[in-house]
Amino acid sequence: MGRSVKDFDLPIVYLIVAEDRLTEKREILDELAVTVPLEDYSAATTLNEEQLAAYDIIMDCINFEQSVIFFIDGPGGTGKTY
Ligand SMILES: Nc1ncnc2c1ncn2[C@@H]1O[C@H](COP(=O)(O)OP(=O)(O)OP(=O)(O)O)[C@@H](O)[C@H]1O
Repeated sequence: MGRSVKDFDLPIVYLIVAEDRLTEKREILDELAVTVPLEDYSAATTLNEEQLAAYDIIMDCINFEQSVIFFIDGPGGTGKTY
């Protein structure tokens, strides 16, 4: 009892957060801070039929702010990660 976090030799973390985002979880803030490579924005145009079907469903949920968990299953090398 009575010890401060400053008593430990921890790195100082500075995080500038917009006021309307103060209540968001750190994991969400970390994801929002990721810089998306330009080519990733056009990657949707290269998806095959099955990937596009999954992509459209996922993007609809994102755009309509629905909380959904997706489980994508398939044999190795069939393009799940792509
Ligand atoms: N639509 C696509 N256009 C071009 N290349 C693709 C496409 N989909 C997948 N690929 C390529 O096919 C290969 C396998 O894809 P990916 O790694 O996404 O498969 P995976 O199902 O995630 O594999 P694993 O289950 O083994 O991790 C990768 O080299 C990927 O770049």
